Amino acid sequence: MSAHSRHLPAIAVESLVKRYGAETVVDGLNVSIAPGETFAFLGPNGAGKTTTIKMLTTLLPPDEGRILLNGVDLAKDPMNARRHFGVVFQDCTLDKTMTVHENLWMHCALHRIPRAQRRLRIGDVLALFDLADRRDSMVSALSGGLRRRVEIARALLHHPALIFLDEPTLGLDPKSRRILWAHLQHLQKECGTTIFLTSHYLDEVERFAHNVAVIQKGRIIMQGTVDSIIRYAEKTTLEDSFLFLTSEETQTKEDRAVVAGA
Ligand SMILES: Nc1ncnc2c1ncn2[C@@H]1O[C@H](COP(=O)(O)OP(=O)(O)OP(=O)(O)O)[C@@H](O)[C@H]1O
Repeated sequence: MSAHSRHLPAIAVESLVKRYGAETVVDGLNVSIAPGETFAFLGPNGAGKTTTIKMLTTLLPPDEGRILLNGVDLAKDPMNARRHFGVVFQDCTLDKTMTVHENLWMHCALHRIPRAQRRLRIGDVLALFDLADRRDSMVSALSGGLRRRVEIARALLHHPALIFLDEPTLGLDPKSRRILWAHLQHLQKECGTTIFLTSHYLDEVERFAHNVAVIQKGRIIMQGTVDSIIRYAEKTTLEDSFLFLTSEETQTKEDRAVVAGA
């Protein structure tokens, strides 16, 4: 990493807009995320989270605005930008008719990782997510929690500096959620990976995220550290703060975007 890139945000989003017909579903988003941060993007159903992640991962072109990943402009150089991130969507995209190892091998091939490096890289991600003993299991035989770990491990094979996780713990039982978070924390400690996630489980966001943005109807209504948001809302938990900030009453009283102090 060059001295220059150390100072760049991992993600910089400037005035991002997406419209579907007459409806503006992402409406002037500005976000800056530091390298190595866990950033949670929160909002009620339909607020625009998945649409934003799709734009950040080159799956959907924005109507306006700019996205820079590690300083690379997505619109100008999408191929280069794709090398910087991994992404895991809500629905499982592993091939259930293949083993864990076969899925990972196929991903290496798709990413043109040289054959000589594949064994090592697969071994590394399996170890990182404590999956070595599942190497030859069929994906169809794995629990939901294990599948999610395999999906995240797969997204890391090309060594991205940042990873997008759309509701990574959705549908997992409390123990599997705890284990997944332990692995994400381990990943961040070992590799300094930036994590951008969405989640409706605000207790775990409160515990693990460094910074949070709350989006409603396509606009960020609050961003800051977890503590600063709780303090601003004068509540005791992030969930209570979220419910307060996104309530109809608060929104009609405070028709403005707020940045909570750090
Ligand atoms: N392909 C599409 N065509 C038209 N409208 C769409 C399309 N995709 C999403 N929308 C609309 O855009 C808005 C934002 O949707 P999005 O899926 O980004 O929300 P979300 O915050 O991810 O919600 P959830 O928490 O339910 O996953 C919604 O009103 C949705 O109906």
